[in-house]
Amino acid sequence: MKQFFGENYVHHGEIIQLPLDFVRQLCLKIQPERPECRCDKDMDTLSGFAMCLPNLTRPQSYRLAEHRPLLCIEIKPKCGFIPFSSHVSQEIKHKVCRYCMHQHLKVANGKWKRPSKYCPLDLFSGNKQRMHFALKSLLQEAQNNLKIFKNGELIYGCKDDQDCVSDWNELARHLKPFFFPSNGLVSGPHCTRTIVKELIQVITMTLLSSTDTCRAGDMKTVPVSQGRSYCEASAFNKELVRNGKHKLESSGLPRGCLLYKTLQAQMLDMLDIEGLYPLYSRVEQYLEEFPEERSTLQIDGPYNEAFYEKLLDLSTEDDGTVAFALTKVQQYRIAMTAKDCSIMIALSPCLQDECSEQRSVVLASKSRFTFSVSVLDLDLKPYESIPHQYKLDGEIVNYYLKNVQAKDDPVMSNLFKENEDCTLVLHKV
Ligand SMILES: O=P(O)(O)O[C@@H]1[C@@H](OP(=O)(O)O)[C@H](OP(=O)(O)O)[C@H](O)[C@H](OP(=O)(O)O)[C@H]1OP(=O)(O)O
Ligand SMILES: Nc1ncnc2c1ncn2[C@@H]1O[C@H](COP(=O)(O)OP(=O)(O)OP(=O)(O)O)[C@@H](O)[C@H]1O
Repeated sequence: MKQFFGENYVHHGEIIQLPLDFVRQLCLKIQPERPECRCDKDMDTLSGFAMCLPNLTRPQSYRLAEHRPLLCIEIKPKCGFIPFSSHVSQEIKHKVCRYCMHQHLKVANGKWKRPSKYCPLDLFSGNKQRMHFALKSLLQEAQNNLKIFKNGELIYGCKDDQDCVSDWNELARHLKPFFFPSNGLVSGPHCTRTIVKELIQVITMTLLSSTDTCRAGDMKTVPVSQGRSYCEASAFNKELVRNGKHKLESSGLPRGCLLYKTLQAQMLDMLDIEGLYPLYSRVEQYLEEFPEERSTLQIDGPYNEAFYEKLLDLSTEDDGTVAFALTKVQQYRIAMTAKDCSIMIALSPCLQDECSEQRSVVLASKSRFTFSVSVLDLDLKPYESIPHQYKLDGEIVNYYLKNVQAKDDPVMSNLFKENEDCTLVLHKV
């Protein structure tokens, strides 16, 4: 993933060996703490190996004194583009992004109590106003897309699905020493809003900062202009339309920033799951006939140079071969991973004379921070999850069409009310 996201943003960690008894005890200790929905996953307690990662709630790449106050914002931005593939069968997928559609299904399933106004297309737009709106929406309804840590401890966000902390006054109390270190007591809604605004401003600047280059930067990239640059369901977009403005600005992202790289990796999903699924089936069919080929095809790795080389072919012309199908499947797995990763923005206050040239520094109104931006949770999504993706995509879209779009459209709404198994009637015109 370093090839796509860049050396500085990715921390691959180290494989370390642990005593089996320690791992067993650890597993027992954390199990009751895990949210119920994640209990279907087990920790590997038998291999005796673990992955040791740096603590990404601390700024990386230079040493900080131990006592330094630390602030970290974790964002899981999700998919930042609307599918542009001609394989998409439902027009709605070209208008409303997957995150916004999925919100309705998640609320209906009880995963979250309320829908969020966050839309990934606003965050990935590179337009400051849209980014501010997206970040404010994340702060209003964090779900599993936003967490804030102070000195490594979670102070804002969801500990589990039921327990979401979203008290802005409490957040402002935590943040005040970072943003207004020598400025009286914080109180009142005005102060809270000022501090939250400062936070949003700093997050925006760090997200747009370019601190790395990567190999895939030389690769012919997917044009960011493909597809629509805004989502019709975004609350920001709806507000503009209400005010009679129809042109949504998308300033574009600086090429070196992590959001740009994340979006590029996400856009390796060029065919959409609808175009990809038949190719997955082609690979499956081949493997049924030649199961011994699984390792040669590098389905489960190794994810080495040869694997990376095969990912560089961005053509979408299907020549009917297994090789073509496999390349698209592997590119899709990279894209899926990039659609589900998290960005860690670590900040630590610094004084003016401490800010040497090697350090990345971001300025707030009354303070300055050294910072680093990293990406987390980059283990490649499994080949086996593709059928699940296909099924889920259908469920998300169908739920949206039936329960959200149909309600906005009175004709459709009555049709659904009258008959659950809807029949399409074609009239001569
Ligand atoms: O499919 P999605 O978009 O719901 O993403 C899943 C995430 O749900 P989210 O939408 O972010 O609330 C889901 O997040 P939660 O565990 O619900 O916080 C996982 O990250 C899941 O990945 P994996 O199967 O555990 O490797 C994610 O599944 P993948 O699609 O990445 O496999
Ligand atoms: N290196 C790190 N530094 C700081 N925090 C981390 C680090 N790695 C993980 N975390 C925290 O732990 C959370 C879960 O990590 P991650 O998403 O990698 O786990 P996972 O593999 O999805 O877990 P699961 O076992 O539930 O599948 C992250 O969202 C982040 O808040």
